[in-house]
Amino acid sequence: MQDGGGIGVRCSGVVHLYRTFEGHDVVALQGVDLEIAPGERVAFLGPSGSGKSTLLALLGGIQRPSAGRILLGDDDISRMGERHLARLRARRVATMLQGATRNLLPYTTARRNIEFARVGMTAEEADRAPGVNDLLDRMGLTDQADQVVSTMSGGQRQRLALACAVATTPGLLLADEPTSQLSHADRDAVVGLLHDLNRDFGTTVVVVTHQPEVAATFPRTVTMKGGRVGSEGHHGAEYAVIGSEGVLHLPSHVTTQWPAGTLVRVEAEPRRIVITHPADETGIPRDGLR
Ligand SMILES: Nc1ncnc2c1ncn2[C@@H]1O[C@H](COP(=O)(O)OP(=O)(O)OP(=O)(O)O)[C@@H](O)[C@H]1O
Repeated sequence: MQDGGGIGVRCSGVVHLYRTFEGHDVVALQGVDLEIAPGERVAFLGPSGSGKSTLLALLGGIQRPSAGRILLGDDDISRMGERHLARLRARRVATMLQGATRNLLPYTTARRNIEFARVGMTAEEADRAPGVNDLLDRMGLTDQADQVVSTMSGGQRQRLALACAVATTPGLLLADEPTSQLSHADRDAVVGLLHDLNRDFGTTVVVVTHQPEVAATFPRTVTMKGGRVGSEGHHGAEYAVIGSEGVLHLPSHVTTQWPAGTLVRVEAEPRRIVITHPADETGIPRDGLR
């Protein structure tokens, strides 16, 4: 993988199972196919339990998929050795987990946390990256620079966690709910920094969010549904995604009108697929085949 610039992501047939204490398997992801171009900004949406956090953790190399492949650039992280993966996580891929404190050293200062995040950088990388004071300033934490993390507020910790994640100017930044439980001002500061990082360093940015106003600032949204990619939005327009075996998840406003089991006619034309309800043409009643 080349240093500098954004890292692209390619997932094919990604499946992930969790084994519970009782010995049952929970299927968190059941065949995710997804491509994210280098430098793209994407928000993952979807109901609770749909697999967003699991997918993010797999992209960050924090967990390994049970099956399928995940490529970051040209590197297959689903098969990568632990040492190589650890190096990637330290230098090129930053993951901000849900709950800011999990990303921070609580018994030392804000400044020390950012310095610690920069430890693995070469002198050349450190020159290119924003400095500690610059990061503190951008996150509105200059006055808290020498404050111990455990005494900081939730919003301050969240902003510091992001400053640490971006300190190495990663090629891929993955952030799970980076703006949850923040004031509007803190939320806007965090979202602004994510977009600035992309603009200034070409970083690919992927966030999980439940907040529509945060998702609206991202050019692309990917909505997870039952462990798969359900639908996508590009610049505000909604698209359905054809999954493996030709499965097509339709937007909820369509399924309200045409529920599961509805017979529809599908005609493939050169640049579009036309789906029509055949009731009027054939005389088949709308609910006759369910
Ligand atoms: N450690 C775990 N052990 C067992 N099951 C798990 C574990 N982590 C997640 N799951 C299950 O996997 C599925 C996907 O969970 P995941 O956290 O990825 O969803 P999510 O869309 O991020 O949800 P939320 O929006 O609530 O954070 C859920 O059914 C969840 O209960």
